[in-house]
Amino acid sequence: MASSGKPPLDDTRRTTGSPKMKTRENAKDTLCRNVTIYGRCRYEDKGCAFNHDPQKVNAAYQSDSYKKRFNVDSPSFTPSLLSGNGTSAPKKSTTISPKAANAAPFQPRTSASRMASPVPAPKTPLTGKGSNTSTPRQEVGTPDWSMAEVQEFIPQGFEGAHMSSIQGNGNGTITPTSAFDPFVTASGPLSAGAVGAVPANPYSHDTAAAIGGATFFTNQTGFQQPVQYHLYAPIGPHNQNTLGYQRNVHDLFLPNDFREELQKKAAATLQTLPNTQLPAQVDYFHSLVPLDLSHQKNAATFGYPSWVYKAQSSKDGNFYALRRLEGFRLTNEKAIRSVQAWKRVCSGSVVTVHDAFTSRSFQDSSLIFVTDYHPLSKTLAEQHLGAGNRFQNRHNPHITEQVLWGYMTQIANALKAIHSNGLAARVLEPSKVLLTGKNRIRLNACAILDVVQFDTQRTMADLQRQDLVNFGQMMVTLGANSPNVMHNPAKAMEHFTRAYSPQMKNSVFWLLNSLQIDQERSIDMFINGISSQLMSTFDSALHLDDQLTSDLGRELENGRLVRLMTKLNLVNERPEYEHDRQWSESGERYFLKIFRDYVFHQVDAQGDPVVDLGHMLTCLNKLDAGSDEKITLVSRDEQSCFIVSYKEIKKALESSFQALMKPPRRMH
Ligand SMILES: Nc1ncnc2c1ncn2[C@@H]1O[C@H](COP(=O)(O)OP(=O)(O)OP(=O)(O)O)[C@@H](O)[C@H]1O
Repeated sequence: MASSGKPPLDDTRRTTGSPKMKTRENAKDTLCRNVTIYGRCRYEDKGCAFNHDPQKVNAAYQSDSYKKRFNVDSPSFTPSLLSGNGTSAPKKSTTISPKAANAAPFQPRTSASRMASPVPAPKTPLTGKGSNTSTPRQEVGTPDWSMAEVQEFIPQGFEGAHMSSIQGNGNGTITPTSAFDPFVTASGPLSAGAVGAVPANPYSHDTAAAIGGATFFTNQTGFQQPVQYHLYAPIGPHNQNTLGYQRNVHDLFLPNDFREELQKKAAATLQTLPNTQLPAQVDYFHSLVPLDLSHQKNAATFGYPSWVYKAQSSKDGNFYALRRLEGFRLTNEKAIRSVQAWKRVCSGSVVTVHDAFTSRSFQDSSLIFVTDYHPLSKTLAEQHLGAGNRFQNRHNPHITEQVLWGYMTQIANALKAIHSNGLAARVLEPSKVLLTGKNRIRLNACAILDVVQFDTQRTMADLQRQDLVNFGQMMVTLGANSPNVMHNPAKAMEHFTRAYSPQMKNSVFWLLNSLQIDQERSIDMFINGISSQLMSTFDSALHLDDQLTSDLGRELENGRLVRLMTKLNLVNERPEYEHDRQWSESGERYFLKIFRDYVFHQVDAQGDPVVDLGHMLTCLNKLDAGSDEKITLVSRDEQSCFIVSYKEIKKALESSFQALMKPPRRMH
């Protein structure tokens, strides 16, 4: 009962002691404490001995001491709708507006500056009713309680020039009122549309545009979160067979077949041939390696036997392909100058020509053409017609329509580049088209006939039309899988018509008829005619581009991990410092050493090595990021145990590396 918190109805109990101690007769003199304002006691029926006289109780409730108090039974307070003078008072909002709930935390202005402000207080309360403002009510005038909604709160310091002006400190200067926040740049005027110092998104491709150019450039000194270089985000195309959280090692490295291809190409590029009969030097080239697969002299294409070598330039150290035309004698200097025009041809479908010169290095008079070297490339004749193969008569696999369209569009691309440079390919045959990647071809041996048959009487327009015919014949040859098919054109076309779609057949027919005098034909017209196929080739190229970008993304951060591992290995175990005792038997370098074991020398319960690339990569990435995660490091003798964060290990690694960079005398 004592804890009921009800007011004593009779002060006499203080002098008479606890009501429980009273006799029943005495109790009658004391008003019951359980009597509520309604004059009822809960215990009256159960024999409560105290006085329940309604009149006395009522009188007690009317007393001043009671009026000042409330108890739990007091009816809830309902403000009167009538003001003291009997007029209707504006209704107060008892709930918080959602706008107010979302408002930024309010920072009160110093009352001093408010007091000193010569500017009259704004009519509208800045913080809305009910807000926790330090401004005395009287100062801002009578609040306009009739406002239905709370005014949207505008954080100080972001209100623009008008708001700044009302915060004069009395001596004419404007004082910043908001607390300093290192993440918010305060200097410089905000641009007109700025709603506040929105932190720049470091990942945005156009940070200036993201937050308003002027704002960004005036805030150059502001703090920006560094880009998290240690994070791997998978870039599509994605593996469909894994769930979102699943990763495998292949996600972090190049696909094996692609890696192998690149490595083989690198090895082929670096290949040398010791004890060769070839000249050690051909002009500014050395380290010649023959690329021909057969030793048979073949003068069919150029009128001279030709040989191809890989060689390294002593001018720039790069590798090139040298094509030698054996026994060629240059009679007209202008002929070799025609190669200059070929240097301007820049196309992904043409093997770039760099130079041409005559040479006597092979103990004869040779003409040498210098072109790009494409390691491990094959000619289309080798790939599809069995050229250079001991079993030339084996059955060559049929070239699918899709692949043939791919070849066609690439050669059209090459001819477009060549013809628009005022040149003609002149050599268009499967043995002079290089396959440098999967379905990726380039026209080879261009420029040669321009030198060798410099005196030709044919016009360039005629030569270009001849290119179209040669192009058509090459397609038929490839489609028939037979090098000599054009010896019987009718049979060849019959086969072609059976094997490929009408659109393909019509395109090839169109090319083959390019020399008809009554019809004007050009490579541009041909390209218009096959535009739908160009689109599908273009789309394939875009897909490949996406794939390569994705592959590149996987390799992107590997270099960073190599640098980190290099540092770790540089720091760990330096025998020159008293067999490492002076270097890392104590201090932070000691736990670096144990960390090395933690990452690379884990053993399982049986004491067998744990070879878990995922664990190693995770540890190294966390180390590089300086994560706050803690790990337990136990020394090999199990006598020492450290609980350290990656952050601390990173710091130790950095300072140890710096120590190593110092001259040993200054080492401690
Ligand atoms: N620029 C080059 N880069 C890399 N390899 C090349 C290059 N040019 C040619 N080759 C390779 O050299 C070899 C010989 O090429 P070539 O053009 O002489 O073909 P071929 O089949 O020997 O024709 P031909 O019988 O007319 O000599 C081919 O295997 C070809 O892949």
